[in-house]
Amino acid sequence: MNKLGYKLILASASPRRRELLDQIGMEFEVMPSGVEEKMESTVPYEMVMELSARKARDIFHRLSPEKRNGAVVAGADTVVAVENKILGKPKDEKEAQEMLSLLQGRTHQVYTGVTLIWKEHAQQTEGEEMGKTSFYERTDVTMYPMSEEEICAYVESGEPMDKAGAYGIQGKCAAYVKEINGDFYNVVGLPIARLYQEMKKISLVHEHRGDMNAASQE
Ligand SMILES: Cc1cn([C@H]2C[C@H](O)[C@@H](COP(=O)(O)OP(=O)(O)OP(=O)(O)O)O2)c(=O)[nH]c1=O
Repeated sequence: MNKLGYKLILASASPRRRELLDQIGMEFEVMPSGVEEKMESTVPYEMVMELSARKARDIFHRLSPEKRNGAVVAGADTVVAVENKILGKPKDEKEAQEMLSLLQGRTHQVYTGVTLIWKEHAQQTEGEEMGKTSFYERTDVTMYPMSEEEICAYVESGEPMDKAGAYGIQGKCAAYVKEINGDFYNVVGLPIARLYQEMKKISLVHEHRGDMNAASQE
């Protein structure tokens, strides 16, 4: 149990997301979701909120009824938007090179959507509306120019392959980041400060319900 008064379950395989929750001292469990990341929407913030909700819902519904009590499931999704294109993780090294050629020397946006899902009422039955909050954060990132050779060397390092936009601002690509406007951690994969503020609100709801339960026993 963490200091928020509930179990946090991170529905993500991303090591960065685990590291960011560790960084703020959060206790949590990891249960990666394998949901398909295909999306109809072409609006980046809608896309990341919907995909984060799919991941969170997938894990929430896989939990046993007992495990759901007092648990909050968090899902997240990050995309890079540049020149009206939405970039997820590159499918191969060629695509990674194409993405980096698009991003170098320009400003792009990084959107991370987060969804938190929990069981709203102790007596809630299957299918009843769950407690849910979804939000996104946007960070503008401006990159210095990168030569063909620099792009090839960076792709050969392997770092781009599991990252949206084929780069890791927290890694070697820091050498090419000229300026950012917004939350740095949002680029890495979780807007950790906004997430913590949203998680605190949920613990307030739980405390309030505790008061009501206490009142009803009088
Ligand atoms: C832009 C950027 C992305 N990333 C990473 C964060 C995410 O792990 C990944 C975005 O892909 P996502 O599909 O959001 O996440 P994921 O597939 O890694 O994990 P899961 O779906 O299980 O939650 O890109 C960085 O590490 N640094 C960066 O600078």
